[in-house]
Amino acid sequence: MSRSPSLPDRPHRDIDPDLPDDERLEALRGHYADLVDVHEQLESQLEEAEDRRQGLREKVDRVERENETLKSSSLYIATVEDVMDDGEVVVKQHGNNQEVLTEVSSRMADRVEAGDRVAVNDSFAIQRILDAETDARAQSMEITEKPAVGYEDIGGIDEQVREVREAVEQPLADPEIFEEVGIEPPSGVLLYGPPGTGKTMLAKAVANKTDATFIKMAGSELVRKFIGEGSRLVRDLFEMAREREPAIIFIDEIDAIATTRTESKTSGDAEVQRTMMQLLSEMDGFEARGEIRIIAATNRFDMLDRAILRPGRFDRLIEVPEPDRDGREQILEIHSRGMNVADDVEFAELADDTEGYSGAEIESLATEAGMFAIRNDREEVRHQDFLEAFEKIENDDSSDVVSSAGYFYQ
Ligand SMILES: Nc1ncnc2c1ncn2[C@@H]1O[C@H](COP(=O)(O)OP(=O)(O)OP(=O)(O)O)[C@@H](O)[C@H]1O
Repeated sequence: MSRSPSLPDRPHRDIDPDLPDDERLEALRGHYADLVDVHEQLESQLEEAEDRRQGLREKVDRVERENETLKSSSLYIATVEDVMDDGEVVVKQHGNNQEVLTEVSSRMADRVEAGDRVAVNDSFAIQRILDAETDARAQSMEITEKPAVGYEDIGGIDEQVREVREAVEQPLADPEIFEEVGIEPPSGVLLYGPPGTGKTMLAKAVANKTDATFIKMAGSELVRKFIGEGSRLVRDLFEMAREREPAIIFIDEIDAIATTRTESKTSGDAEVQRTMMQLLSEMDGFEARGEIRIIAATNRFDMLDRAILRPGRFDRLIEVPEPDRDGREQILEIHSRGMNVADDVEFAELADDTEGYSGAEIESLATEAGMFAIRNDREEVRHQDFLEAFEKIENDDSSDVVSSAGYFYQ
């Protein structure tokens, strides 16, 4: 950094007051000339300082812009395969599996290890080592130690609850019985049916009942959000379950990774295929009597690749249909349990009116009825509020209700 120039000395002259006038005038002129000289020096120093300030400002602006670009430019995800002695590493980019030999900055050199997941820039220089939080693994899974859903919160699908308890809960709670009888419990359970009918709730309720960790992964996210990461994330999913057993793995929208093979050979399809193959191989190498149970859900049963339904894979199929009249009444009661409901509310009548509604839609009906009570300045929810809520839902999105009622899942 350049140092500031030192200031010129302050001009000083002792002028004897007894000097004759002309000599005193001469001396004063000399002093004035010194002052003008110093003034000029100071002025040019000030000018230089201004120039330097301007130069620094421009530099700061440039660094700030570079910083912004660095922050906002996209980075690719790769895995460190090998760390050499000379400070070079081999990284393998996810997605295209391209292997590259790259250098590591001295700042990173002693922190990078083989197996680390890293973010690399366009020229493959390692920018960051990904920790658990930035890791796609953590982002793509929802992990709940004890989901707050019980069987008593699920209405209208008693038979499905019974089947799920038998296929998932019992092998976890009482594995010896399967050993004694000498049979293997079902490997995986597939819940299929229209959206919003309680499939996720069922999986959560089993986890709650068995004190198992609930680990959810959405098939659609695997292939859309974490492109190139699918098969690795599936491996991570099972590893995570093994670390936290007993555990329930819940794969929602499994159709996104297990669709019938198409003829097209785009790279996207190949990626989906790889993800599914990984899932199948994880399931094939799975200890059926272990402490991890797998539940998958889909509302596109028709699209599923039959390979996932083979014995040892998702070999127990449970259809979760839309609730019937009694089911709708039960679900209405469940979702009104915490509400201040007036005596005039006839759940049976509302159940008659809501044919084709899923559990999720019935839940919105109850919430909407509560909103009408609030709008009318009441703390109590009356039958009329439910009717108005019903009308609003029908008018707002009648198309949604119809489409979900007629959803193609068989
Ligand atoms: N049978 C039911 N009993 C009580 N509530 C239900 C039922 N089905 C759905 N609900 C309500 O709807 C919400 C959504 O349900 P859930 O997520 O279990 O549906 P899903 O079948 O998994 O849907 P999707 O296929 O869209 O994932 C639940 O949180 C719950 O409030």
